[in-house]
Amino acid sequence: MPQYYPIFMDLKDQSILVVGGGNVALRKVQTLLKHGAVVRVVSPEIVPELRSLINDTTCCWFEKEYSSEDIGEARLVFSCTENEEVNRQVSFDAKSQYRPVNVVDDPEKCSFIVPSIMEQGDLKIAVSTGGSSPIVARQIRAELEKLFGSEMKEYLRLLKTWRTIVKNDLSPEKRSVFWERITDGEVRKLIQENRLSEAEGVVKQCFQSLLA
Ligand SMILES: C[C@@]1(CC(=O)O)c2cc3[nH]c(cc4nc(cc5[nH]c(cc(n2)[C@H]1CCC(=O)O)[C@@](C)(CC(=O)O)[C@@H]5CCC(=O)O)C(CC(=O)O)=C4CCC(=O)O)c(CCC(=O)O)c3CC(=O)O
Ligand SMILES: NC(=O)C1=CN([C@@H]2O[C@H](COP(=O)(O)OP(=O)(O)OC[C@H]3O[C@@H](n4cnc5c(N)ncnc54)[C@H](O)[C@@H]3O)[C@@H](O)[C@H]2O)C=CC1
Repeated sequence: MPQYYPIFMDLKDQSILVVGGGNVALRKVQTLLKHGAVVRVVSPEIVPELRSLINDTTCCWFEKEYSSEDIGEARLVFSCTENEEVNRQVSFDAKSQYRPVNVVDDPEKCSFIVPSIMEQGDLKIAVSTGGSSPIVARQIRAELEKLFGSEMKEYLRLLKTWRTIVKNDLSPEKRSVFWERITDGEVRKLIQENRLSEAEGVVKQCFQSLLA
């Protein structure tokens, strides 16, 4: 089995091809649109929920069977049909043009696989079982959702606002003392309890004590 290398990729305005229009294609398209991609769906038929995502700018539908020219400019290719022959052809065409390809019926035909994703503000956790059990990937995602709640959004927002200040005003040694202190649990817990100004106070006080 391949040792898949995980990366977080910027898909904003990138052209992506999705072949097939069933529920699996729908799931892939939903995630792609959420990440700013421009999606072309090629399929003779599509399910109603996918049809409702079709528009003139970010998601268009070509009502036809797949042919090799459909690869076009696509940066990533997804083959989501139930037809093994078609999936094999899409995989072959994409790989011959050095485009990363995901094929839903068989990890062997993939150059990448899609993880289960949880997010909370800037926190994004992608879970993979390397294709061994997608359902376990989904279950682990659900466990992570319990572990990291909505406080993470505010917590990371607060830490982000301090990054430039700390980089400019504290020496590298003091910086690491600062980050260790404000990520030791207290600030996150205060935010969890909706005590945001107290959380900000702890950060400010820690910063000022290190300035001296
Ligand atoms: C290899 C991979 C390729 C890829 O799609 O990238 C792949 C392949 C296959 N999935 C199959 C089945 C199911 N897939 C899901 C769900 C998800 N599958 C996803 C990813 C992946 N699925 C990649 C590996 C991920 C990894 O494990 O690292 C998720 C994470 C992401 C997403 O798709 O968006 C998403 C969960 C999202 C979430 O909820 O968080 C469910 C459960 C459900 O629907 O609830 C079932 C039914 C139960 C079951 O069979 O386990 C089958 C058998 C088909 C058959 O038997 O006919 C194959 C083909 C095969 O394994 O040969
Ligand atoms: N990777 C994953 O997460 C999962 C993968 N699967 C696999 O994915 C396959 C697809 O699942 P569903 O979406 O539920 O199937 P589905 O049968 O609902 O959809 C298949 C789609 O492919 C289209 N299609 C068929 N021939 C085509 C062609 N020549 N060119 C373009 N489009 C074509 C059909 O019009 C249809 O829209 C299943 O056969 C199964 O093996 C199933 C569950 C999860």
